[in-house]
Amino acid sequence: MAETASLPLVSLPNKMATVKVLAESPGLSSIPSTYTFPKNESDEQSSVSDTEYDDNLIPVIDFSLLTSSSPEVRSIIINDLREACQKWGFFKVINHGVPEILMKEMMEECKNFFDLTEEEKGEFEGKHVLDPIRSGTSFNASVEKVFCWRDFLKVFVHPQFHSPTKPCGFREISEEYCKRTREVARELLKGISESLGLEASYIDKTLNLNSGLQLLIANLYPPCPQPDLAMGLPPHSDHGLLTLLTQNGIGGLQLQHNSKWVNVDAPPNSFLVNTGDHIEILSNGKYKSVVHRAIVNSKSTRISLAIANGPSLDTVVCPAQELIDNESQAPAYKGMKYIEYLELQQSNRLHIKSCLDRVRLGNLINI
Ligand SMILES: O=C(O)CCC(=O)C(=O)O
Ligand SMILES: [Fe+2]
Repeated sequence: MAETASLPLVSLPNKMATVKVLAESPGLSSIPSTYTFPKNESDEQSSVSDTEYDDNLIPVIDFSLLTSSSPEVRSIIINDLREACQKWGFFKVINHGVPEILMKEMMEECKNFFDLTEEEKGEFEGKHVLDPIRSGTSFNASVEKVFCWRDFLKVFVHPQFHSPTKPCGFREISEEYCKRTREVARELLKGISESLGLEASYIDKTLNLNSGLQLLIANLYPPCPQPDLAMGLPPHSDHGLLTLLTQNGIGGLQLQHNSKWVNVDAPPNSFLVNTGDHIEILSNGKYKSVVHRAIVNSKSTRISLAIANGPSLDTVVCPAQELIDNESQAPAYKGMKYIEYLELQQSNRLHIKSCLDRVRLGNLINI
């Protein structure tokens, strides 16, 4: 593990302290140099854009219209999805039908998890990136030179449901929450299939979503004394198809759009939805996965909850045949089993679209 000597260690030997422990150390007024992100890496030549102006332009999808029996209404909402995926790779979903109380309870359980003692969380440490329950800090501390100002819990919740045994309400609430968000994601993916000119069930069937991978990722970003130097999560795209994100009322998510960083606001009870690399691969690049990052602040603890929905792990995903003709639209990505892609992304440093670049045709790096 890289350079942990100057960081506080919890009572578990050789274990890197969580950011929560670090942030709570008395009198902390500056961050260890191992948390200082090089400016060029966090900025990527993008300036932060005017918040209100750009956030107002982010598409809002009224989910209730997606299930309308009127073909006219459906065609309007499919067009909205097409435009959102083409222009942004990101949209906000309202009227999705997941009960507000369930969303609140789920967020509360995430907070309760992070409030467990370090020893209790240590039980769920997880050694391998594909372990079904993994609690830890940064992204992948064993390969990183600079650590993220972030602690996390990652749980595989589908096709097999897993849950940490603590806190005591976590299992029941997360099982229901994941089931409901999976339904929303599958419905959105039907709309996205149609928006690509494919049958509504195309993605569902081709990528075997009955046994699709779903991951619950809870992120904790404690207050940081030097927020401009640190990074919650560096610029990256997500590996799956669609990620549904909520937060505890504290902002920090930024999207890269037209070479600018856009601060994202969340309407109450909405999901912030981003397209992942497997939408880009399947659509043969018609829809690009969106690059995003999480910044931190000096005042409030931020918790975000990302539910990542992907193909089934043993599916080889390649561009949809229907979107390829070998002359003008040659396949732009090579096929890869989703489990291999996931392992590749999670075992490396999180860095923009470096994983997707490995399957881009014409740009192949040996793997
Ligand atoms: O915390 C956020 O807003 C972003 C989280 C994220 O991008 C992720 O978990 O992949
Ligand atoms: Fe992400």
